[in-house]
Amino acid sequence: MSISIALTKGRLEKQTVAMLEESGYGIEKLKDKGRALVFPDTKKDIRYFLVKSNDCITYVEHGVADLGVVGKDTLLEGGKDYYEMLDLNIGKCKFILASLPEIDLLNKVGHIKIGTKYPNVARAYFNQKGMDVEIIKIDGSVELSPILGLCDGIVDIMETGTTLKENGLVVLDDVCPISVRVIVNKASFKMKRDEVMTIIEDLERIVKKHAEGNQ
Ligand SMILES: Nc1ncnc2c1ncn2[C@@H]1O[C@H](COP(=O)(O)OP(=O)(O)OP(=O)(O)O)[C@@H](O)[C@H]1O
Ligand SMILES: O=P(O)(O)OC[C@H]1O[C@H](OP(=O)(O)OP(=O)(O)O)[C@H](O)[C@@H]1O
Repeated sequence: MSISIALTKGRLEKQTVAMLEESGYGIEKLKDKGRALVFPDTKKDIRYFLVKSNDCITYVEHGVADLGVVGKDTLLEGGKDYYEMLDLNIGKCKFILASLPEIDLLNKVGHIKIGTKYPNVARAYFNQKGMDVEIIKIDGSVELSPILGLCDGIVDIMETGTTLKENGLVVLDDVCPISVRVIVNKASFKMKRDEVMTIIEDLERIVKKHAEGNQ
């Protein structure tokens, strides 16, 4: 049975393609794709499509894609109607709470405002701390928001820490680690179990190989 896989385009694309290639998939067309968004596998009965991270979940939840490859950040913020099957251990970064060094945010009395691209993640973090905060949704350049006085702190992704440093912000707390996950449509897991499990196991082998290489 034919399988469809939704891949997150952008930052994660190159690493995901490299991982699939190492796992034995015929994905070379994706490396020289121009503006095309759908690709057949050259070795197996699989087609790939490139989508924005939030849409990856949508395609999998609706069964248009049997599998999806997407960051844990997007999964934590978005839907829940899929099986999360595998951590590819790539695209590694983390959610952090950060602010200007002069703001003692976690001990601040009174109204606290938090800027973030990830309101659900931020709300869950502060709920678990028992803190009532106002969440302000921002779509990008989140580090600007405390500098301009829009909010007291941010919940955002940190990878190298360069963006925080160059904008004079400091990390107050780690919220949680992030990496790329493989998700599977629930019906596909039943109806196409053998095909789905073959792909998961092929990828899992490479994840293990990389982990052993890093020891
Ligand atoms: N430094 C980083 N900043 C943001 N995301 C990162 C970083 N490193 C890895 N990631 C992962 O890459 C995924 C895709 O990020 P990317 O910036 O390509 O798309 P996006 O978040 O949809 O933003 P945009 O709207 O700019 O396309 C994120 O969901 C996250 O899992
Ligand atoms: O720790 P670093 O390595 O500096 O990476 C972290 C930065 O990268 C992401 O922004 P992105 O580049 O996606 O831009 P945008 O969200 O502001 O559009 C994230 O929101 C941080 O701003």
